[in-house]
This record gives sequence, C-alpha cells and structure tokens, in this order.
Amino acid sequence: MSATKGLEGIVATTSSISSIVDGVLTYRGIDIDDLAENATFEEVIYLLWFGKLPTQAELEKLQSDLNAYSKVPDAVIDLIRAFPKDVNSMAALRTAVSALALYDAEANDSSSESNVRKAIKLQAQIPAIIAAFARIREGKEPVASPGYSSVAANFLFQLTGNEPDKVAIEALDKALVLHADHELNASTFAARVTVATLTDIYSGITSAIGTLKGPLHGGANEAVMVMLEEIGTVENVVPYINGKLERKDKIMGFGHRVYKNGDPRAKHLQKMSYELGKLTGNLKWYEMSIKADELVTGLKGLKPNVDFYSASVYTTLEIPRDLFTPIFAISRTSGWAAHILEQYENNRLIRPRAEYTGPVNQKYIPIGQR
Ligand SMILES: CC(=O)SCCNC(=O)CCNC(=O)[C@H](O)C(C)(C)COP(=O)(O)OP(=O)(O)OC[C@H]1O[C@@H](n2cnc3c(N)ncnc32)[C@H](O)[C@@H]1OP(=O)(O)O
Ligand SMILES: O=C([O-])CC(=O)C(=O)O
Repeated sequence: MSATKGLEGIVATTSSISSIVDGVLTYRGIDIDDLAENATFEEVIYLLWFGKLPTQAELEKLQSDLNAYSKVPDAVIDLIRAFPKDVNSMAALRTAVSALALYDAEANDSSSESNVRKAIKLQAQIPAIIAAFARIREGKEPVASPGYSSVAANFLFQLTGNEPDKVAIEALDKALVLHADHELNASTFAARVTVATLTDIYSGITSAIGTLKGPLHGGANEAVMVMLEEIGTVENVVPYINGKLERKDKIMGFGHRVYKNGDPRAKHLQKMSYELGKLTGNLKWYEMSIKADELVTGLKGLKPNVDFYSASVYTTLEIPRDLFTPIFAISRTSGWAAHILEQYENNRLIRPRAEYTGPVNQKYIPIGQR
C-alpha cells in the first residue's frame, strides 16, 4: 500500500457534472468558452443542478425561487453583527452559513426535494450574507434583495445599496459563470466527503467554504491582489517577481494541479481585466498583471490560473479585496450543491486508507516512567 502525495492523478469518483479533458473544461458537456460567451449564471446553476439548460419557464421559476428564499434569518444577521469588525471574511461566511442550518426547520430532511430547496436557499442567501457582513463592519445596515433576475445584480445592489451599472453586472455574471464548477477540486471534494456520511447539505457547504478559504485554492485571488499591491508599479514587476523566484516563494495565481498548459478560464478574465481597465481609465492593475504573466510564464513555464486575472477584474469593479474569495464562494456554491446532490443520489461513504509511516512495536509506558 503506497500513498500518492496530494492524491495527484487519483480518480476518486465518477461524476457527470463537469470535466477537464486535454485542458478543456466543460459543464455538462458544454465548453466553458461557449458558456462564458453566452450563458448567464442562473442558466449555469440550472445546468449544473438539473443536467440541462433551462427553458425560459424553468429559468424564470429558478430566478423567482432564488428571490423567494433570499432573506437571511434575522438571527444570523444578529450573529454577524456580533462578529469582531476585523474578522476574516471567509471565516465569517463559514460561521454564518453553518448558523443558517440552525434556523432552517428542514435542515436535516434528507429527501431530494428538500435538498434541492436547501441548495436554492444557500445559493440565494450566501451572497446576501456576504453583502450584509461587508456593510455591517462599516457601520451600515444590510440591504434587502431588490429581487432582480440576476444573482450578480442582487449582490452588487445589496453590497453598495445602489443600482449597479450594466457593465459591472455583466462582468460579475461572467466571473460567476467561470468559477461555478471545476470537477474534483479541493473544496468540492471536501463537500462530497462530508455529505457522504449522510450528514446535511449545510455541513457540506460549510466544509467547502473552509476549504476554499486556503491560499492554495480560492484564497489565492485575494493573495494575488496583495502581491499586486506590494508590487505597486509596472516597473517594479520584474525585480519583485525575480526576487520571489530566487527565494523559491510561490507566485500566487500561477500553476495548477490539473492544467499544465494553461487554465481555459484565465483568458476570459484577462480580457475582462483589460476591457474594464480601459473603460474605467485605470489599466494599471491589468498592465502589472500582464507583465507578471509574461515573466512567470517565460521563466518558469507556469501559466496563470482562474485566480490571477480575477484579482484585477474585481479591483477594477471596486470590490474590497477580502471579498474576492467570498465571491468565488457565491459562484462555487452552485457547483458544490450539484456535487452534493449527485453524491446523495449514488452514495457510498468516502473513506480511503493511509500508508502508515510511524513507529512500530511500541509499548505503553506508565506516566511516572516517561
Ligand atoms: C481555484 C484554484 O484553486 S486555482 C489554484 C490557486 N492557487 C494558487 O494560485 C497558489 C499558487 N499555486 C500553487 O501553489 C500550485 O501551483 C497549486 C497548489 C495550484 C498546484 O500545486 P501542485 O499540483 O501540488 O504543484 P506543486 O506545488 O507540487 O508544484 C510543482 C512545482 O512547480 C512549482 N510551482 C507550482 N506553482 C508555483 C507557483 N505558483 N509559483 C512558483 N512555483 C510554483 C513548485 O514549487 C514545484 O516546484 P519543484 O518541483 O521545483 O518543487
Ligand atoms: O481544480 C482545482 O484544483 C482548483 C480550481 O481551479 C478550481 O477549483 O476552480
């Protein structure tokens, strides 16, 4: 019995939700390039959960259900009010989402209708929680969902309290499409392992949020922005990156366990970063990113992943840096929920083995003799 570090290359389950084959990412067989250009996030949610693109009526029903379930229980808002103001935003989200289960009478109902309904509740309430958290820590009151037909538009309204502009809605919507699902990434695997014990969906999503938080996974988008802020100017990109590579530090937003020739989502975010920068008259973050990309790709052969250009996109949209990973969670909730529903449908406890490397043939030593 020998272990594979990080389970690299191990096929741990079957799934019909998303696939990565020869560097091509598909959701239910549809190329991500096609979806990025043409689909809305709500269509993608439907596609991931129900296995097909929705008809107009099915889409409208999902949009209306999302709006109907978007109110976060007052007790959870009060809990958020009690958080320290400088708390980590992903820790806040993880705690608030865990608390949602306490106020949902059907939290432990294991029927598939109830699980789909809870997926809708989570998809609707996670953005509302993030917006409420961001406002409360600034001394502002949470804003109720305006009930638009778009998760992106509702979130931007709830975050700022203002009517979001069309460009911002479209950009965020596309980012949500691009981040929605990604085969057996670490947080999705965590969600599947969790619910494979037949625990509830809130436990699965809470596990996933805690897993996404890490800087080797979803937390990298915030870490990319920290790096860009440290770099500060286009001129400083070369010395900064060279210094990091000499010290063998990781460059956040580069590299991937599965993609070795580039992440197909990155080019869409790169394009958005340029277009938004041009539109707002601030291309600084884009130009620094492009320079870093050329350098890291040239020197190390490492390509940017989904987290790299999303940092400059969100910054140009004036979204606070520590909300980047929570926004990733808004999107990935759709994928997590799809995998959780799939796991419940064809469940077996997930329990691999470990290759033991510790001492053998030891004896218990009474405490007084140690
Ligand atoms: C949504 C997402 O989760 S996308 C990933 C987000 N994470 C990041 O951007 C963090 C930076 N990237 C990384 O840490 C890695 O590339 C990961 C975690 C994404 C993939 O990791 P793994 O598949 O385990 O690759 P691993 O860490 O073993 O790297 C292989 C080699 O490439 C190097 N490498 C990989 N990524 C980077 C990087 N970003 N910067 C510098 N070197 C890197 C490693 O140091 C290692 O070199 P070595 O063989 O000389 O020791
Ligand atoms: O698949 C992975 O390992 C990480 C990733 O890109 C994602 O979760 O989107």
